Amino acid sequence: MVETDRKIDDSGRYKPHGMHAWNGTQQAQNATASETETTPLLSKAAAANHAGFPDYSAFFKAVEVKVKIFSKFISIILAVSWVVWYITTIISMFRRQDLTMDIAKNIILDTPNSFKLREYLVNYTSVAHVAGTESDRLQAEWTRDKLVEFGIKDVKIETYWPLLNYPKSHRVAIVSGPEHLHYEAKLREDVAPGDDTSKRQDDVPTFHGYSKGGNVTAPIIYVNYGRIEDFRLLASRGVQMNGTIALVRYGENFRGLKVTAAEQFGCVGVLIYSDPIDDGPVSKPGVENPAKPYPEGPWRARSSVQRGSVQPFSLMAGDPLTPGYAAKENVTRLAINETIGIAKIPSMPISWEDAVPLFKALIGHGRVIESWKGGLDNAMYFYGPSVAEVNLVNEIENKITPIWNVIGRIQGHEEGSKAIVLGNHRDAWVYGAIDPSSGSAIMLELARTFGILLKHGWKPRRTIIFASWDAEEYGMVGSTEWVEDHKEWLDNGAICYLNVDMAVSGPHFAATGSPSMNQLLYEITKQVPDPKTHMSIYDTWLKDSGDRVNEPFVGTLGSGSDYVAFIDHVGIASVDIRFTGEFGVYHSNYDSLYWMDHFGDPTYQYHVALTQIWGLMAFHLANDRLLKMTATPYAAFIAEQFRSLKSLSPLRDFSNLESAIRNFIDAADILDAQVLLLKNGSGNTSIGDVNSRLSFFERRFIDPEGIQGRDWFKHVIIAPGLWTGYAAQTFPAIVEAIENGNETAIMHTMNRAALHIEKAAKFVAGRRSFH
Ligand SMILES: CC(=O)N[C@@H](CC(=O)O)C(=O)N[C@@H](CCC(=O)O)C(=O)O
Repeated sequence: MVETDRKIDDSGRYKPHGMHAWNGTQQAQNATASETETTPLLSKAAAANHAGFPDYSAFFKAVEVKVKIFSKFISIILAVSWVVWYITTIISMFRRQDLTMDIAKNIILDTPNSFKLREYLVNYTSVAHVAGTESDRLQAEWTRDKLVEFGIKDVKIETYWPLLNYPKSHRVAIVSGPEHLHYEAKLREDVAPGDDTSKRQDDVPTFHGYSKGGNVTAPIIYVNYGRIEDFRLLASRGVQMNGTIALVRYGENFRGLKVTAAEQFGCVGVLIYSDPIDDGPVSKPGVENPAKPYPEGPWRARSSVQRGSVQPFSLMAGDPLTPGYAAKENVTRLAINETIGIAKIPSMPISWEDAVPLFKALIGHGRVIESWKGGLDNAMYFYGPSVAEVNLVNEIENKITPIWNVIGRIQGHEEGSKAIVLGNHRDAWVYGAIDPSSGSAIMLELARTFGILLKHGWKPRRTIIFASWDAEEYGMVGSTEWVEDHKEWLDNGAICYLNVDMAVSGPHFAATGSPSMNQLLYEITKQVPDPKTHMSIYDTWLKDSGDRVNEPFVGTLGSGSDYVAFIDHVGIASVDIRFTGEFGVYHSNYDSLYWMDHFGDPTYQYHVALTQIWGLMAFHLANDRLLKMTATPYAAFIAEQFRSLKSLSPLRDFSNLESAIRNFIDAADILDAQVLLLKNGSGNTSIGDVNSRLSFFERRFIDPEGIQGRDWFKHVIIAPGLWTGYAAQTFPAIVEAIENGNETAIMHTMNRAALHIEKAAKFVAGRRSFH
């Protein structure tokens, strides 16, 4: 709690208000003394009168009164000056005050407030706010105004002009074959009793971001999750896929890659449905509660549809028409038919209710593959092709349109050119209570918390940037354009990027990130209590991570949120944190306040906990003289990933790469030992040098050549998997070269990786090497 009735002295200790009481008494005594000095003068006047001299008593009386008034006036002046001095001293003491760590941490732990967090969420979820729409712009302005209100002085809206698409009309219908199979899909989510916003069913019609517009009629085939291996399996069975519409289910990989795979196998359209076994009410082993569909439970209801982007996001990120540079208003752009950033065949997301008639039309055509069965009637899931034809209409409007990133900045005072960037996107597919407004609410509450620290005189050592990104849902557009725009100073100055997206969908803490941030994550989560278990977040997280680990599990960054440009394009150490849970309303109308109030976080205490964790991380990174980043976990990670790489091609000579990795491991050990010496007050390395080595070594993993065929991705250790998208691929360029069986490319990619790991090793060891 902030103690408002007490003040803090220069040493950081509290002092009661009355500490200057003695000075006040002294002033009062002085004032009384000056009054008594008038008495002898009066006595002289009286004596003169008795001796027959002219009566000067009136004169002396007048003098006496004047002197009294004058002395009163002086006393008042003195008293007022003393009060002014007292107040300004106290204020300047606050200003000069270096908040002690403990006080600052208590403020970060005590300030976040569940009512306020819900209040922000009410505002964000009150209206659909798809990127580039009027409501999105208004929410950008509201976010900016809140940051200013909370005391973040430097806040601006940075506008970019990417291509976005919006739905105009849609249709999915069985239009030929036996009459009884004919069906017109609903493509609309039912009103959920109790959930007010769900009444506005047509706010955002179902569609896919960056989908191809079109009108196609064709037989359908069922291709399981639509992974490349699913299509390959059907091809191996001789199924005719050319000219068909693929019916695939959500899950396992990024939806855009399902469309890319379908297109590669000759399909003319794709329907992606949510199977009830994947995020619907068909219970899976391991879930805590019997699965119930929304609004009785948290899982996907029969008419619920998952919108989302189908940009092939393992090939690029950001605006499809300005790859590699910022989409400013008047820049030169690619033509739509020149970009790899939008889908090449039309697609549409559908509910499982709308998928059932399509499966019925498949019954008896082709076979059923046991592992391809989902949670619908078991007699279904024939792969086809169907005799009946389906008409798929995806009429969209493509337009180059403004989007709005809100950027708030707290200037650092000692290393102001170094920055900690905190980001969360603001745009949502519909109301977006979880995705992303839980994160947006948390960002506001963190800004309020930091505002309070600033009012208490906090002067962070390094600069802190709050970023409310736009158009993440289309393809991390706002963050990518901003990184491309500010690449040079980010490259020189960004210490790290801390991302929050779907911040709260349940009680389980999860983190993905650069291994150099692991220790900080552990240290911080040990200080934050879990609202349910009352253990530390660290302890519950460790428990959730399984029996066979000594430390909680931190995943590897793949793709799907705004860290991508930071880590994959520039090599800025990044982290994504969240609380997850039973969640089946992703990208639907039902990702609403009602869902959050009833299932996600009814007490909003997990929102509080994430604000605390994010806040403490940012505070330490911005404030500590010696950064709490470590190189050895990164070395261990690379060594582990190298072992799996070798197992892909056991007979190959990896010695070049192996030697670079060994050097990196040795250098990391040296650096962490130097850090230890510094902490113990010994050693001859400077803190600045150590900080720079700890926070910038990941830049050395950036290969300007990039990965062949998707050269916007430049990190030699990680990238989004080419065919998974969400999940990371380690040593991506080498693995892809091995998969393609291209010997020259294998040698080349291994040499490039070795070169950059070697550079990183030298840098970590303190022997400078630049790009
Ligand atoms: C994996 C996942 O669910 N990602 C979320 C955001 C998150 O919190 O990670 C998501 O919805 N990401 C978008 C990104 C779209 C894009 O970049 O093209 C998605 O649709 O997956």
